[in-house]
Amino acid sequence: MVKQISVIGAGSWGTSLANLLAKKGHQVTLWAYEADLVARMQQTHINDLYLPEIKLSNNLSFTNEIGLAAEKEVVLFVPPSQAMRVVLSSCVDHLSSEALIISASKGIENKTLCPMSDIFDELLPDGLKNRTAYLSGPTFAKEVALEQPSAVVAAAHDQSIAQLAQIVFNTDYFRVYTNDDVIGVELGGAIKNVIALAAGVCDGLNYGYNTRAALITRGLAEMKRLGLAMGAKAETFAGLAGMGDLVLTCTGDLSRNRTVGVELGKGRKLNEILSEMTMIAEGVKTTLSTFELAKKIKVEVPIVEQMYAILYEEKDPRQAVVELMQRELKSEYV
Ligand SMILES: NC(=O)C1=CN([C@@H]2O[C@H](COP(=O)(O)OP(=O)(O)OC[C@H]3O[C@@H](n4cnc5c(N)ncnc54)[C@H](O)[C@@H]3O)[C@@H](O)[C@H]2O)C=CC1
Ligand SMILES: O=C(CO)COP(=O)(O)O
Repeated sequence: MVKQISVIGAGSWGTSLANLLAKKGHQVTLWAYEADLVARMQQTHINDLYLPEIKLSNNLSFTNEIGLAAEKEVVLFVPPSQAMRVVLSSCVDHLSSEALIISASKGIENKTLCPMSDIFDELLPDGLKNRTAYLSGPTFAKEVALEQPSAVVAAAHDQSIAQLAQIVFNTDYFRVYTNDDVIGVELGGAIKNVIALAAGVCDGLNYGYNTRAALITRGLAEMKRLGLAMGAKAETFAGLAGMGDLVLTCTGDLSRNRTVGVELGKGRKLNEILSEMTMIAEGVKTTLSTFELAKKIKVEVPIVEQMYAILYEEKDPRQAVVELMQRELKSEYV
């Protein structure tokens, strides 16, 4: 089943997924925000900004005309989450009423506290609202591009849509499970980036494996607590988009979020760290959204709160750890 597919967003993940789909035999067009990058990719078949190590499939074409790109059977959106609203808005009038619409971005919008699924619900015409799926899980773009065995979930309210996404993306090295918990999958993918920043902070402070394991486990408890309050299923947080992605991002050296945390833990300033990065660390802005969201719905998220204070109030990371350790004693399950 060959599909005409567009991938909107040529960062490392969009490029890696576009390459996977093209190698699978689909007809794939990759839209990049940067016009000069499109010109270079057309010549070299290398994304020198975001995935430089990988020679891309000859089956892949490139554009920076977003309207044309949106007119395909399958449209996969992978911009940074804070840009999703603008990017999707410029595509809406061009989408086919039969299209399969997928998001692979991980984040919560700052100004509205919306996960990506709420933005899609708000902006898509009625006929397309139920044709959306959300792809998430433990996947570093580079490892997928190198065909290392990986597993993800495709979440949708309508399971026939999740199954369609499963068929479109699944390969012998990229295993796709269906899932019906859209909000759980989205919150897992977004909030694990906040916890990965915190895990990096602990590593930057030279704390060891005990600290990391405690942070991951209590971070998962916060993700689940917030998720349950938002209507997610508990088991999603034990799955690929929950614990799976959390473990990957909190332990993997390829994580941009964890790397930012390490530098903060070493005492460097956020602005200085971000100014040296070409790529995005979604957790920085998702920390702000998660902090506000938790406050709004009155859910306790102590690690997120300390991460917020480190990022936005210049709190000393060592003091943040002290305060987490000295919180009121309680049962593990509360
Ligand atoms: N890189 C990875 O391993 C994975 C990334 N993701 C998610 O995919 C999404 C995209 O991240 P990456 O591909 O890693 O990006 P990246 O960090 O590799 O590249 C940055 C991207 O942002 C785009 N960009 C910058 N300003 C923009 C604007 N104003 N409007 C539209 N696009 C703009 C750039 O063109 C580029 O595509 C994020 O939500 C990320 O969390 C999810 C799974 C894996
Ligand atoms: O989402 C990811 C892996 O699943 C990528 O993590 P980073 O954005 O921290 O690199």
